[in-house]
Parts: sequence; structure tokens; C-alpha cells
Amino acid sequence: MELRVENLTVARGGVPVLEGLEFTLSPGQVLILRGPNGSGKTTLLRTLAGLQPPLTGSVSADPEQITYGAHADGLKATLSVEENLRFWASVHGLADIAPAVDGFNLRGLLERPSANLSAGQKRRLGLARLLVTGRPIWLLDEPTVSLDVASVTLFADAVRAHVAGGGSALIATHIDLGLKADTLDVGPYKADAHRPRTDGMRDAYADFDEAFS
Ligand SMILES: Nc1ncnc2c1ncn2[C@@H]1O[C@H](COP(=O)(O)OP(=O)(O)OP(=O)(O)O)[C@@H](O)[C@H]1O
Repeated sequence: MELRVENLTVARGGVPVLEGLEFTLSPGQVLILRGPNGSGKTTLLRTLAGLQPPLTGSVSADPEQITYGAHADGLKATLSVEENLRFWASVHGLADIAPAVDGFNLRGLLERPSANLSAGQKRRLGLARLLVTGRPIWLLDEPTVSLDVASVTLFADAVRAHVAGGGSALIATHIDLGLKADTLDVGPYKADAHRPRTDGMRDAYADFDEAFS
């Protein structure tokens, strides 16, 4: 499934951050999102995932086809590693968690409550969740934070296998993952936050408190 973005403007706290975005993420493609801190990568990913509305433009993909891996691992703290994976697999109608367990080297941690994992182990479990969603489009925000070199390799292998199977991935990262990938630099799309808007949309979002979204 293709994800096509046309004339997209995204905002945080009512302030336009990126505007005029046009790109396509195709099956089999890895697209690396680049840009300095605060440039709007997370805002773009959240909008593509359907977690916040765009100010203008359109995103062609159905949110049901998308898995969003955010900064937070989103683990259920009182459940074990295995229970976490089984829970997500059941939500997505899948039964087999073995590829996720083995793909992220979690076999020796299955009984451990996820609250008791190290930061890197938590991240591995959060990423393993990608494999039990069965969804074709992965949107990932700094997925390798806390991972050691070996785990970064596991992650890169998982992405490679995903796109080889017809999936796609848009990944915000500051490191080189060693993947065959295209790059989307958000720099040229930086919005002029102070330009008066003519479409009335600014007012609609001005009081929106992102802290509660
Ligand atoms: N909850 C929020 N409410 C209002 N503004 C926010 C909020 N979160 C982020 N921002 C602002 O929105 C802009 C874009 O932030 P965003 O998190 O999308 O950048 P980023 O490119 O992902 O940065 P980083 O590389 O540091 O993760 C920044 O100026 C940031 O300060």
C-alpha cells in the first residue's frame, strides 16, 4: 500500500511547523526523515499516523494500515514480555509471536514483567510489537534510542525483511542504519510560523493544548 502526501501542512500547538510537503512512500521503500531537533519530524509522523489533523493537504493511506512507533515504548508495565506481545498480536488478529521474539532477541526475557526491563530491552520489546501488527506501513520516531550496536543491527534486519515483503518504513533517525534508503529532509518545508494565515485555520487550532492530545 502506498502512502501519498499532498500539499501537507502540519502544526504543533496551533503553530504551523512544516508546510507544502509532497512525497510518496511506496511498498518496498525505506524513507529516512532528516532534520535538526525541533524541525517537525515527530509532528509530521503524528499527523501521518492520524493522531492529529493536518492544517492543509491530504494523506492517502488508511490509518489502519499504519503502525506508529513513538518516542515512548508504550508497554503495559505489569504484563510480562510474552503477555505484551500476545496482547498486541491478539489486537491485530495474529497468533504467532515467534518472529517478534526471535527478531528482537527476547527469548530469554519472556517471563519478565516489562516494568523490570532495562531501557534497551524495553525498546526492543516496543519494536518487536511492529512484527505482531501485520501492518504494511511503519512510521518510526527515533527507533534506535537506547539500543546497543547489536540491537540496532536486529532492528535494521527487521526493517529489511519488512520492506522485502512489500512493506514500507518512514523513519526519523539521526544515525546511519546501514539500510538502502531514500532521504526526506524536512528543512525545505519549514513553515513561516508568523505569516498571517488567510484560510481561518490558525484560529481553529490556536487554543489546542497538545499536552492533552
Ligand atoms: N506539545 C507541544 N505543544 C506545542 N509545541 C510543541 C509540542 N511538542 C513539540 N512542539 C514544538 O513543535 C516543533 C516541532 O517539534 P517536533 O517534536 O515535531 O520536532 P522533531 O523534529 O521531531 O524534533 P527532535 O529531533 O528533537 O525529536 C518544535 O518547535 C517543538 O518545540
